[in-house]
Amino acid sequence: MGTIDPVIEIRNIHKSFGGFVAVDDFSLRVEPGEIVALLGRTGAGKSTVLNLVMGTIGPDQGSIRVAGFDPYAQFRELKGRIAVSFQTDRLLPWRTAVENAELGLLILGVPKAEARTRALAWLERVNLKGAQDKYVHELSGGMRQRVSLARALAVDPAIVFLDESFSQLDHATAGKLRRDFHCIAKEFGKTCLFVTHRIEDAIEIADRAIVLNPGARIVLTEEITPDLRADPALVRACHARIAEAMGGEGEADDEESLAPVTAG
Ligand SMILES: Nc1ncnc2c1ncn2[C@@H]1O[C@H](COP(=O)(O)OP(=O)(O)OP(=O)(O)O)[C@@H](O)[C@H]1O
Repeated sequence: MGTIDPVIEIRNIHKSFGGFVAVDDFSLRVEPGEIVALLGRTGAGKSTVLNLVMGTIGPDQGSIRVAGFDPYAQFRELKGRIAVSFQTDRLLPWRTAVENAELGLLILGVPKAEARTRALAWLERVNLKGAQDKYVHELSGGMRQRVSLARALAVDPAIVFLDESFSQLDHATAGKLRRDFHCIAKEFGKTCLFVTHRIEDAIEIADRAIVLNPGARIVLTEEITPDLRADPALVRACHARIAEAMGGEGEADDEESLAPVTAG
């Protein structure tokens, strides 16, 4: 301990749009294999922080290191090291499930036969065995998001960013996918940073949940341990603390979503 560099290190970043301060002195370290959730009400600055860490925009002040690189200035160095999963699946409708899942590998120059083998293995890992030849319109929303995850994970990224990846799914589908994602991320030691407005996403997936107020100011940090996750009373208390820090947003809208997580 102490000798391992964090995978993501953000130091005192600021970002304004015109005169509007979206991120005001935000710092965060994410350790190898750690899963961190960023929560906050609409406009808190979650997506801006994620865009800064992904290198799609640069900070006005401060520094960001992702796997040792500046994600904005050294964007190309992160190719293949990071993967992103979005709110919508962003699959190509004219390709089958496996043709979508292998896309990232083909872009990285992996030979076709190897890409196919790896994509099929990942489809199986995300519980889509047998669906490999289906086109996007033949898949349910949950299945599409699984193909999207298989595509992201197939390139074997060290770091996975998720931007509201479970938000468009119904509670039962989202819950199953969250639990599967948590197990896969832990099994393969992925370092994850994700943005969500759903408290259940954070409690079921993350090791650490961070609540942001406008300006991306950190108002609450919750450590989420397997013991907490398995205890309904602790889950409810944690949920209540996060909801309060979010000013009442992000409340669960059914009992099922607060069920303890036993998988993994
Ligand atoms: N490109 C931009 N130009 C101007 N203002 C922006 C831009 N991007 C973000 N903002 C502003 O910065 C603030 C933070 O936005 P951001 O999208 O990061 O919040 P968020 O927490 O992700 O919100 P949401 O949950 O609604 O996605 C908002 O007030 C937003 O209007």
